[in-house]
Amino acid sequence: MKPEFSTANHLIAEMAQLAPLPVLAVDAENGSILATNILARDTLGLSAETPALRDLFDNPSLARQFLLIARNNGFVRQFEARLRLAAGQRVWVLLAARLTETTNRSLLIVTITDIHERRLIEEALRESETRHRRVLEAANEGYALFDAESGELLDVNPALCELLCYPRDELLKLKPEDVITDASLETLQEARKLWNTSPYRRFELGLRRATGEHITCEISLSAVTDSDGRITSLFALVNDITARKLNEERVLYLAFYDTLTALPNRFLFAEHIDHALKQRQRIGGRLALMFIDLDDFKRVNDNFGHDGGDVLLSTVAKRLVGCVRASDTVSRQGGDEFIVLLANIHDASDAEQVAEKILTALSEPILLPGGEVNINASIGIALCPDHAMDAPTLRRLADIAMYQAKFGGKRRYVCYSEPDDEQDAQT
Ligand SMILES: Nc1nc2c(ncn2[C@@H]2O[C@H](COP(=O)(O)OP(=O)(O)OP(=O)(O)O)[C@@H](O)[C@H]2O)c(=O)[nH]1
Repeated sequence: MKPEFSTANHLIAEMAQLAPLPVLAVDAENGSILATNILARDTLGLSAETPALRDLFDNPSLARQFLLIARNNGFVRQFEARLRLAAGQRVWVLLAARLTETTNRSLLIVTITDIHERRLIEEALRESETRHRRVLEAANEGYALFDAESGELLDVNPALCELLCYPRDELLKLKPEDVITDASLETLQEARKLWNTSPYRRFELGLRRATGEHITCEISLSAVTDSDGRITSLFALVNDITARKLNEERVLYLAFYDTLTALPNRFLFAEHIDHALKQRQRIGGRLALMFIDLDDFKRVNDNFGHDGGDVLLSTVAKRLVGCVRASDTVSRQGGDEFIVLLANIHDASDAEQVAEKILTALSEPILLPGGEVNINASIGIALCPDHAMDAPTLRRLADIAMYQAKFGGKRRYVCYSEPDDEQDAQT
């Protein structure tokens, strides 16, 4: 051996002592540990009783594998294994090795990097991911993960597949637009504009099932950010609220509409007249309130039964609607009483013309299950601003006029006039 070579060898051996990693010299054939640096001795707790690499490995068969790879390739770049320290502690490490030949044997120079903390964090992350996945797999709530930039679906859970009636692979091929109803596309665009700045939000969307059926869902959107805080993807929790919405609509309908005739009831009518009065105050003009009470309706019930009476009331409702403009309101106040609000008229004669029209429309025979019947009505008219400015007074005065029509012989209208005035009754 040249003197320079042995000096260099000596220097390298010294450097290995100073290296910030544990370094071992191992017999490549049998794995016995021939030399170590100080750090290896200290951190691995090596002693004379740890003569071979396999004694360090938690799983000795992995030690054999490691030696085999090193011998065959001449090096090992990264080999993850768990080592058993003298203190009994088990740590995850990354081994690297290089084969070197000396005169009488093949040596492996092995370095060891401690990756225990990183491994534990990775394992904890993996476990937490598995836990979350299991929760999402078992959840009744639909879940979708999608790319923040392209909107492409990245992941869905079985509940969402079931909700939208798609197999998972097919659903993952669709864009959000493919399952969102046309009416809800605007809501999606609005949400999209905001999700880079304030992604957490809750909103309702109409979704289309594979069967074509439309459902209403509540979406809770949250952002997934990368290490720079950039929003990379979004996840949506999807709840089917179709039944709840239908119920709410039904409750709302029952609160404001008459179920027999589908006309606005007295509560909705009160809102309509308030609105019309406010509008009149702003833009001027005149409006008329017509109180309509059917004549001798009780007889219809008596002769054709309550069901027959109901059919008649529905028919009357349709005929009344047919006599006015879309901007007017026809409402059923209860029993055989209806109120018509003419939102914008020039003078009393406009209201009188509509009253005539109603009397003519109602006088057409009505076919009931038990036979044909003729019905008439008495109508009282009050005008704003001529007779009153507020809804209760207008209603009261139209009611008075309607009773005048009844007492005047029925099947007529009366336009309200002050008590002293001559009554304007028409037959
Ligand atoms: N079929 C049916 N009848 C109803 C309903 N609500 C009230 N009624 C009946 O409507 C009738 C109303 O009669 P009234 O307005 O008091 O009297 P009328 O026979 O019309 O006589 P005049 O008003 O004096 O012309 C009563 O017999 C009520 O029982 C309903 O929803 N359906």
